[in-house]
Amino acid sequence: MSSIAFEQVFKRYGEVDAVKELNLACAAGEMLALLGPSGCGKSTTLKMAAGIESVTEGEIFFGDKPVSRLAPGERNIAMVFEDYALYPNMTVWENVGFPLKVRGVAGQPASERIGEVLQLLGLRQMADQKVRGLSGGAMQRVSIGRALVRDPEVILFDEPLSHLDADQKVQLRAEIKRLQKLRQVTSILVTHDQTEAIAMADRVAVMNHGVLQQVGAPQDLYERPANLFVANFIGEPPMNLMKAGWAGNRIVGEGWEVTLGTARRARLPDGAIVAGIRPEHVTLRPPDRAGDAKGVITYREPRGDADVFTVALGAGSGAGGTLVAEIAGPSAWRAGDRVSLGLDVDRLLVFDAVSEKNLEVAP
Ligand SMILES: Nc1ncnc2c1ncn2[C@@H]1O[C@H](COP(=O)(O)OP(=O)(O)OP(=O)(O)O)[C@@H](O)[C@H]1O
Repeated sequence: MSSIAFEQVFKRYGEVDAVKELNLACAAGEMLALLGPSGCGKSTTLKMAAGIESVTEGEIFFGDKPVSRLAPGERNIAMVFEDYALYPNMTVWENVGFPLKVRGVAGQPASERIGEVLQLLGLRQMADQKVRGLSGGAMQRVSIGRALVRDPEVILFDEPLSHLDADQKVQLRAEIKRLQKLRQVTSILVTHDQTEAIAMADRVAVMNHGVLQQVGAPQDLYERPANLFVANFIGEPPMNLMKAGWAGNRIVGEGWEVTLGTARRARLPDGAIVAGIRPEHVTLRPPDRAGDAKGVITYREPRGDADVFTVALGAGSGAGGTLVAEIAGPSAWRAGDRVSLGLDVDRLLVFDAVSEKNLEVAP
């Protein structure tokens, strides 16, 4: 299996910079997710790896080999598309075997290989069924089988689960991950769904406006987002992001403040900041207890295992902003309750208000 590397890659469509100065590597055997909102350049990046789109500038490597000028057929890749791209009138067996057929692999070697892949995907029983009429989940399994059948160097997944219902998504997510690990096939997954990226990928590359924002293990992105975009994009409910300033060792915002340890404060520059805190790192206490802020619950959203509260800061004076708190549920708090809020200062992130960078994450 080979690694994939994008080196100084640009893609322009006329005036539009779809991908800007991309430097990104996917290790051999790794699954890397490209995650970002619509229009961020993730599909264009995948298409350049596939050879469906040309590279405007820069180079893509599979292992040591530059591939930018190779046709898709010369790259030994397989693709799995969101709309499956199967032949509806052919059987499951014929669809999975199709890539072998076009390469002239026939007879027993082909049968053995197709049989093995069908077995791997739990498709043996359906081998003789026409693809038309299968469920979305089964169709996508067939297209994964078709991708695996000839042991490609790289599999590129383009939003593979977006047409499936919730149950099938969860099942197939686990299935793709199991097969990818079993086969150790280098894979890139394009998705706009963070749950999917986090569940399936070893590392996630977050893009916005054609620019790579951060790449790292899912936990890394969650705990140490490099900038405000990643902080806001990763996590549900989203991180609280609040404008603030310094007063000595204290960070002071609208209707809240926290005190940092001296050593940590000393490592941070002065200037306007944005503080970030995840809803699960905010606690609610009775209003007479000490806290980092006072407020009134304006909304309670029960989520089964947790309750999500929106709290207006400033105890109804209208002075503060709002904070979202996620409390293991079911909890006794209700809309209208006055509360004292605790912010876990060790989990609070500090971003530069101008550059929007996390001041404690190395660039
Ligand atoms: N063939 C094209 N011609 C002109 N502009 C294009 C073309 N393909 C993509 N773009 C533009 O390039 C930018 C990146 O598009 P891209 O499809 O890669 O984003 P994306 O993150 O995959 O979004 P989506 O999930 O909506 O497909 C967008 O501004 C898009 O409008």
